[in-house]
Amino acid sequence: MSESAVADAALSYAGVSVGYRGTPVLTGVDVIVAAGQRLALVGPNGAGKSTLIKSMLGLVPVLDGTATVLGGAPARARPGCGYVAQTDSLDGGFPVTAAQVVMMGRYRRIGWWRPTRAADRRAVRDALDYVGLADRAGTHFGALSGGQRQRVLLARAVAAEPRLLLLDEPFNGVDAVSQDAIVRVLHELSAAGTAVVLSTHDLGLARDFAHLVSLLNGRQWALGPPGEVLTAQALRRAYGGHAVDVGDGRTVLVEP
Ligand SMILES: Nc1ncnc2c1ncn2[C@@H]1O[C@H](COP(=O)(O)OP(=O)(O)OP(=O)(O)O)[C@@H](O)[C@H]1O
Repeated sequence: MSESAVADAALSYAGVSVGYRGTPVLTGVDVIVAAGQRLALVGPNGAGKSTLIKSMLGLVPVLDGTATVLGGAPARARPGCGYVAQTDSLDGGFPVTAAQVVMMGRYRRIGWWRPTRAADRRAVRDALDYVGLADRAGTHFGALSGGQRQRVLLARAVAAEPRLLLLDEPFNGVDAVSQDAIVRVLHELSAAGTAVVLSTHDLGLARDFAHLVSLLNGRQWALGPPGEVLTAQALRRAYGGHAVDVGDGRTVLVEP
């Protein structure tokens, strides 16, 4: 890929290692995600998926290689990124409504000390509408179901109008209807130019969802279109002896 394509990419990693306290947990990550592309990160427990996503926000250091996010260093790209964490620190007992949670996504744009404007309130309404929860705007966040909360957190990320959306296992505890609703939103966002990076254990979902799949386990074992990466041979190498969710509610054990 040309230098200008790399500069224009939402995400460009070349020979990247990431880890904690100077010790890598994931090495050899090479990936370029263009605007509007959808990348799925797959691999067994402890493969390094969450760590890689956190590195894209500058929350975990890049120990080796070159990482460029939205044209600059990862930490500097944070205002242009939306992030839905695997376990959100937002306390369900904290007295906020769904709309107030989504408004949090706007504060990075407007500054938390400034009053919200009509455009912000409209963006919040639109984002809740987008995830099919317009009628729950005034509902206490803690009174929503797990799947509805997940959709509110997605709406919070959407309200920030990110150029790069990062989702760490967004379908945990989410029913099939909510999952379909989220997938539909992600397709619409990427069609409008947002780059999407998603980690998942569901290989069927990765196959159907992604333009590109990165197969991880301590290092990047493969990168490419789903049909090229999600092969029995590649999975056997990367997963050796682990249970693999192949989608459609089926889990298989990949022998070493
Ligand atoms: N804060 C931390 N400090 C030190 N090591 C960590 C920390 N967080 C994660 N690790 C280690 O990094 C490795 C990768 O963990 P990570 O959470 O990125 O994997 P994952 O692919 O997201 O796993 P899962 O599918 O179980 O969520 C694991 O060995 C884990 O123990």
